[in-house]
Amino acid sequence: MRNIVLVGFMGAGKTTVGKILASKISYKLYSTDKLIAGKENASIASIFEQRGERYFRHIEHQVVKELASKNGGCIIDCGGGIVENKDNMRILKEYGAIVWLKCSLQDINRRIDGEGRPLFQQGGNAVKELYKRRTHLYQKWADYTVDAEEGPLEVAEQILSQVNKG
Ligand SMILES: Nc1ncnc2c1ncn2[C@@H]1O[C@H](COP(=O)(O)OP(=O)(O)OP(=O)(O)O)[C@@H](O)[C@H]1O
Ligand SMILES: O=C(O)C1=C[C@@H](O)[C@@H](O)[C@H](O)C1
Ligand SMILES: [Mg+2]
Repeated sequence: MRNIVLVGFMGAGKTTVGKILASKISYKLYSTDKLIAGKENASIASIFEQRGERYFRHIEHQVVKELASKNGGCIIDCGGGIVENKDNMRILKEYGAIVWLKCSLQDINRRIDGEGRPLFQQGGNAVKELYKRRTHLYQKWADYTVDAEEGPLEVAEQILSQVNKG
């Protein structure tokens, strides 16, 4: 009973689908963003604003290390930038199936406006560049890839069917 680790770009639906999965199967749900916010007693946006991205990544890595003790039976909803640190991915992959929720930037733009997501509010080509660079990383680490442009229920079904096939 490996963990199910959800990765993908901001707005791909990891948090939404994580909740659906948790209600479908008796796995415990952890969200790295929620754990970070709880640890710091602050919103993600204010951590970025007050302490900067470097500090945020440091806390994110602490949270991943703490999750290393969860060696099965959990759904882990990751922040979009979890792949920025390869040690995060090594830890998560040890006990988990990495599932990439793959979604076009066009769909993501339709879904979110960046509120509460500081890196999505950058101007110019920054988001496009980030998306391009991260796509390679998600692809590299994924054990399974699902089409996250379908509705959340369908995405959850795809994940269960792929993971159960092995
Ligand atoms: N499959 C889907 N189809 C349509 N809309 C969706 C889908 N999944 C999520 N959404 C909507 O897109 C928005 C972002 O979803 P969500 O917060 O789950 O993304 P996320 O991957 O967790 O993002 P982040 O990396 O920033 O935490 C929400 O408004 C949600 O309702
Ligand atoms: O893609 C990212 O780097 C981020 C995604 C969010 O889930 C949060 O973890 C934060 O806004 C950073
Ligand atoms: Mg999320």
